[in-house]
Amino acid sequence: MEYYTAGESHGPQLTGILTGVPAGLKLDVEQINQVLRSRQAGYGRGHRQQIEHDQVNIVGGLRHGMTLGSPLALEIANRDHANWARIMDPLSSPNRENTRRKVERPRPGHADLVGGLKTRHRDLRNVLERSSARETAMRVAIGNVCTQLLAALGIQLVGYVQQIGSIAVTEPATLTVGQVGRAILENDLRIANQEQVAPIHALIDQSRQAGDTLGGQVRVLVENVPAGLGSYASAQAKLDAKIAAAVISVNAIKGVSFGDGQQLGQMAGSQAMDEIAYQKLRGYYRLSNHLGGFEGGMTNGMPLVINATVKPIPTLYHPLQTVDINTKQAVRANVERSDTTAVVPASVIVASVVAIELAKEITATFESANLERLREALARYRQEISEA
Ligand SMILES: Cc1cc2nc3c(=O)[nH]c(=O)nc-3n(C[C@H](O)[C@H](O)[C@H](O)COP(=O)(O)O)c2cc1C
Ligand SMILES: C=C(O[C@@H]1CC(C(=O)O)=C[C@@H](OP(=O)(O)O)[C@H]1O)C(=O)O
Repeated sequence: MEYYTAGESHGPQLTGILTGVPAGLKLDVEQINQVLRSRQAGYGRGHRQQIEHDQVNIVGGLRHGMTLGSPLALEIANRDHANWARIMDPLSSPNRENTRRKVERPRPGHADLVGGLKTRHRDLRNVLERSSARETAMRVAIGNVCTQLLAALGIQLVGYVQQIGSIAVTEPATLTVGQVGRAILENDLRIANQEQVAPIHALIDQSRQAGDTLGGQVRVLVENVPAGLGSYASAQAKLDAKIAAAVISVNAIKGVSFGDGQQLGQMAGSQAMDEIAYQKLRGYYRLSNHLGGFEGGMTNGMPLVINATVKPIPTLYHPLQTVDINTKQAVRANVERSDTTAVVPASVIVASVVAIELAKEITATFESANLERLREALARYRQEISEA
């Protein structure tokens, strides 16, 4: 399985190609659109999300709603392109508006400055259009195809928010995918504790009014993952490492950890390991899940617990100091219309890239040209390791 995305934030559309999806998966396109809506929603988003109504258009690899086993081709329109057509036309020559609206005051925290140095672009819009998190809409669509494949194999996952700015959400030590799924339906913060909605809204409002921004923490839970995905045998085959790379590739993600994460560094070994038990019906399992479902680069059969740190949005309405790339004078950074926080959409995006990595690993591990055959192979494997 492999995927690519293309498209600029204010260009005509985003385009995605996903190869390696088994033949015979009945795709629920409305579910893809629902997850696209979840990525757009979330308290703290800016005006752009009122313009966009993300909906996927599948133009290859699907017939009568069923995957063919051929590459899936996906499109999502950028409705905002209509407002940027003169600036972002893929073919016509630059016009007066392009000259007037060149980006030459790189924003700290963005790809603007270094992207321009690397590519020799003197209008930094040529960098920021692609480095924008707009691209993650397509990754979420591709991620939901993978989520539907995982669901067909009995594997469920959810992404949610655990912290925004200074407010950590108080929640039970262990939550299931089902419990989180129900809780996050009830608020626009994707948090599992409804009592903290009002204070977090107030914090976001305060930050927006101050021209500032917020980061936070998100978590992805995955259930019913078979033990033994990934490998201990070589660095490149370790599945926790592949997932960490995918999570870090999401815009604004600055940290990734598993299970109890950074706290593990302060715990005694006797508190941090997950003791092994066996029951005939259940097979091997653990008495706790401090390590978040990974040992030695492999899944161990416990739920996966993946944590990610989201940095605050870099564009500030009270802009930071930068340098004009022409005059080299100290100036205030360019201000692009912006979100106040992206922690809520980040929880959807991180879950999507985790789904992609798991689907890739499963299709690479088992015979996967056809969904039914993949299902049988996985069921045989689950049976074998439960009795071994
Ligand atoms: C869903 C989402 C929305 C974002 N919205 C904005 C935004 O409105 N303004 C902004 O400056 N950065 C925004 N970002 C963050 C930037 O895309 C990101 O910080 C930048 O591309 C640099 O990449 P890096 O933070 O991964 O180094 C957003 C990120 C995500 C995940
Ligand atoms: C477009 C999206 O997010 C954008 C991500 C983004 C950035 O710099 O990453 C900057 C903003 O772009 P704009 O200036 O067009 O409002 C966000 O709105 C999206 O998530 O769909």
